[in-house]
Amino acid sequence: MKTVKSFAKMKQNKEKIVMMTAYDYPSAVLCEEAVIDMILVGDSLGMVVLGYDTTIPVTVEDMIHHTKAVRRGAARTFIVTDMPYMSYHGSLDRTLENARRIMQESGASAVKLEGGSSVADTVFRLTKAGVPVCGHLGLTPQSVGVEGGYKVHGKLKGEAEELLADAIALQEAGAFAIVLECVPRQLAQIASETLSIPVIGIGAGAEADGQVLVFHDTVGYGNHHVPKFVKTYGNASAVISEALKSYRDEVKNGQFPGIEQSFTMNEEEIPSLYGGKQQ
Ligand SMILES: Nc1nc(=O)c2c([nH]1)NC[C@@H]1CN(c3ccc(C(=O)N[C@@H](CCC(=O)O)C(=O)O)cc3)CN21
Ligand SMILES: CC(C)C(=O)C(=O)O
Ligand SMILES: [Mg+2]
Repeated sequence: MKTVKSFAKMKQNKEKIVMMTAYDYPSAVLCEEAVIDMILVGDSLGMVVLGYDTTIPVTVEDMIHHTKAVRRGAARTFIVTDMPYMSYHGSLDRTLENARRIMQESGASAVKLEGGSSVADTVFRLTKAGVPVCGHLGLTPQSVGVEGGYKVHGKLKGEAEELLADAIALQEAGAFAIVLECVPRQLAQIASETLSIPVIGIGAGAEADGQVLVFHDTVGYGNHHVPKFVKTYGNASAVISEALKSYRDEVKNGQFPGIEQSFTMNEEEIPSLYGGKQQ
């Protein structure tokens, strides 16, 4: 199993880190088979699996439920689980308890939380308690209500400098990696060169130390809006849709089930037709 040390070494050796989200048993099995370096059980599951408009409604319970399934499917892969909306902003006790549950009950290897300097102290306390923490800067979807939408972050010098300061604060607080979402590629390059910990980009260009994408976006599954930074490598929806239509047609026209999908008993065991008294 890879560890936080493996990811630090990969950065040193300039080997790209491949992260992919997964939310259930079969997707986790496929990720492990594909030798994905690190699985993210993202709170994006609220959008792509549960059908919410944002990640705001996702709960700690949801994250644990899905991480358990992912862990069963990927026993040997490093799993990062998102701490959901407001689960790390109350008292330190409550934050630690939520992280404890995610680690102990679901088998996550680490947690991820959104924000910079404002959560640096939280990152420090979690790390000191023995919880590996991944940061998340740039577009932070849990702040969609405050921001008023999803947009590219750090396009102006002031914003870019603030983001770099936040990244350094997270690194100093003990984060083992940082996800950088929806920022200009030049800023991601500077962040990757400045930080000693890996920077994993999503919509952040090719210079980051690694990449992460949402499973459903990557394989083409679902009818949700796909952000501009996504490259879709398959058409899972079309494959599934074809299968469902064929199934429907074959039931309607009697082709399914065939003799191969049926069980047969010996002639002499077949009862005479029901209807009258059978004695
Ligand atoms: N399916 C899915 N993929 C994701 O990458 C993803 C989620 N869901 N949910 C959680 C967050 C939210 N993310 C998002 C959502 C929307 C945009 C978006 O609409 N971006 C605009 C660009 C905006 C601009 O140009 O300023 C786009 O057109 O892609 C970006 C990231 C990324 N994450
Ligand atoms: C988009 C990634 C980085 C994420 O946080 C998620 O999938 O929830
Ligand atoms: Mg997330």
